Amino acid sequence: MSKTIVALDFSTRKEVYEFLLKFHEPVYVKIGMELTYSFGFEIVREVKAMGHQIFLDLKLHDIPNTVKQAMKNLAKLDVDIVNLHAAGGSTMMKAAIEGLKEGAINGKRPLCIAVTQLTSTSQEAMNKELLIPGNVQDVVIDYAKLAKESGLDGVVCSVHEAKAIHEACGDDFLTVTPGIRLADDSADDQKRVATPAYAREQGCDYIVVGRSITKSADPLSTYHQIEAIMEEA
Ligand SMILES: O=C(O)c1cc(=O)[nH]c(=O)n1[C@@H]1O[C@H](COP(=O)(O)O)[C@@H](O)[C@H]1O
Repeated sequence: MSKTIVALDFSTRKEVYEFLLKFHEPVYVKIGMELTYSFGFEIVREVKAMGHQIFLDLKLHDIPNTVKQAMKNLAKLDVDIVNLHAAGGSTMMKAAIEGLKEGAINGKRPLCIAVTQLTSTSQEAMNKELLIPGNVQDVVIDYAKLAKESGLDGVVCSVHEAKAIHEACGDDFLTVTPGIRLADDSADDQKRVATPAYAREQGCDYIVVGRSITKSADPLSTYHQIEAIMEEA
């Protein structure tokens, strides 16, 4: 099973299909706000019909009832993973799971994971702008515990917190880690970055990779290079 989720952050349908046609097997992809807000859920259905697994990344954060009803609708898309912001609190997260259960197709709901602190958030920004005191790792672990208590299946976090989250929440609690860069890549807007090799060492369940693959001169070979690193014993 693939441990690499490729972020399809493209602005046109043409780019999405040209990219996916390079692959000769189903891949795990992430469809986020950029594609959904351009093409609606049609793009989700189309990519699913091509046989790919889908993490639908819309990062819900609203009052519990709104999130519940929204999740009910997302479950009907029969995607594999959906997400929300843990900052919405435990009542919102519990409501999300209720909604997913109500909308589940054939009794199987999508996995639901909580964004703890975005990988583009630095320690300094968390303290000074978000006004959350303390160490970013401790805050992420506390959010992960809250997500687990609320019935979620895992979290989105940076590689640097994954090991401690597994220690606190158990190995079955998923750690999905963006902010992945190859050694020579620029960090761009990401702050808490790490290489695929370090992600494997830290026991991350999945890595989310966008630009390192999609902007590579040879995306297919970069994908296989990253997958090979993730599969190493
Ligand atoms: O939920 C996410 O997927 C996510 C959470 C987070 O904390 N950081 C983060 O980068 N992401 C997403 O992961 C992808 C990372 O893209 P690259 O920085 O290009 O590899 C983007 O689609 C982000 O929206």
